[in-house]
Amino acid sequence: MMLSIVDYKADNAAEEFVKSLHETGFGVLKNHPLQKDLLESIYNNWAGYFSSENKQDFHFNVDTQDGFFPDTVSETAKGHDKKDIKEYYHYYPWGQCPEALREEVHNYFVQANELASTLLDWVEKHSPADVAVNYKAALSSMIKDSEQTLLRILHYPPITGDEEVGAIRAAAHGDINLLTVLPAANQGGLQVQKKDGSWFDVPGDFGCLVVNIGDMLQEASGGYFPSTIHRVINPEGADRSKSRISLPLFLHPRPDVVLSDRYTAGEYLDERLRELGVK
Ligand SMILES: O=C(O)CCC(=O)C(=O)O
Ligand SMILES: [Fe+2]
Repeated sequence: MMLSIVDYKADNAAEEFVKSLHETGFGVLKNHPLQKDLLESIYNNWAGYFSSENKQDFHFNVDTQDGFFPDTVSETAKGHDKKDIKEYYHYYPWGQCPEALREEVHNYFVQANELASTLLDWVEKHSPADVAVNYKAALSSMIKDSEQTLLRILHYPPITGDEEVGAIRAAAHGDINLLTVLPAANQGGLQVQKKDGSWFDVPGDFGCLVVNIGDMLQEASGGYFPSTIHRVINPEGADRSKSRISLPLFLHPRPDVVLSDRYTAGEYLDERLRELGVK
């Protein structure tokens, strides 16, 4: 398994990127158009949010899933029995958000959605004909005007030693959605599982962009694009005392979008959220 870093501006970027998605479920981009200083500012401002007491004022709505998910309710990955060591905020443009943070996070949301649309066009263009024929609509059209796409601002607190034995920052899981756009975080720890079950570190300095296939695109492509299992491991040494912030954008189709002969996007999402215990 190889995970090379693709230059977004290179002539063969689309081809190389889609090849990586097919072979590994992941693609890493450098020289992409998302603004580094905007990301840095979001990381700083949300670190402030997570360390403030009033974060509880934005407690998530169970029905609509927007807002703050404290560590007491944050996910237990499918097939695991220990909660992840994390708390997070789900930002949707229509959802609750601290007003002082809304503008910049929305700005990022729009930029990242535009980029995702381009990347889905790349995926479509470089899908083999026998795979593309099964797409029920153009891939980029599936996320257009979707109210389900969500930006997750994740905070993994410092490791104190009081954590449940065996718990890690994010247990092994696949993402539910179509595609995930994930800027390299302010700390390492993200790992991808190889076919033989072993793990390797996702490369990328701050400024690189990690993109991965979710279960919905695996479903829509009949498995040609694999939704690869990944996890976030706990830091060692001096890094244990540091928070990690990351910012995955989960591209979700509108609920009425037909993914395959088996599922619409809405049916698929409901089933998975119930399994996660958050719905
Ligand atoms: O924090 C990360 O780097 C990855 C997070 C992740 O995989 C997720 O929230 O689904
Ligand atoms: Fe994930």
